[in-house]
Amino acid sequence: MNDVRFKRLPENPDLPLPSYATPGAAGMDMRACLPEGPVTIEPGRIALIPTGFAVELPSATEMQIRPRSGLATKHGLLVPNSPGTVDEDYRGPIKIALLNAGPDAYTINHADRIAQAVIADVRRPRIIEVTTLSDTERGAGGFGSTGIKD
Ligand SMILES: O=c1ccn([C@H]2C[C@H](O)[C@@H](COP(=O)(O)OP(=O)(O)OP(=O)(O)O)O2)c(=O)[nH]1
Ligand SMILES: [Mg+2]
Repeated sequence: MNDVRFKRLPENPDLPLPSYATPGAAGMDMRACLPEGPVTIEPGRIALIPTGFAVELPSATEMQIRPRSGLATKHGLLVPNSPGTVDEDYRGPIKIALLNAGPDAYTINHADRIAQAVIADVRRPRIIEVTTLSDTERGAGGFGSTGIKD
């Protein structure tokens, strides 16, 4: 089963299926399902916006919810848990958390394309405890240990 199966929820009689804006798009755009009217997110606040769909993902995949670059750069509209993780066994309503990190209130209207969803492969390795790890050139260096210029 390779398909992504969307189930339309009762509060969503009208929204088109999430879709790829261009043939090569990595993410399908997800729309806000706000039949009761627009939602305004004040600066610094988070809103949980319904999409009006539940989903069944192919096995060993996840759906990553990511911000849209235009909304992020023009309005500071971020996905605070980005990339949001929709598990393959989740059957509830897909929701999108949006953080207004911009200086102005931002209003989301019904059917606005507010985020994008990328389907990604998931690995589930065995989880084991060990007492030693292999040596590497990096070792324990991290958090800027290799510098910035050259
Ligand atoms: O942006 C998101 C992120 C998550 N979910 C749904 C699907 C996902 O499978 C479930 C749980 O997400 P996650 O594991 O990130 O949240 P949690 O805080 O760990 O909750 P849980 O204890 O239910 O796993 O919530 C969404 O609808 N949108
Ligand atoms: Mg979880």
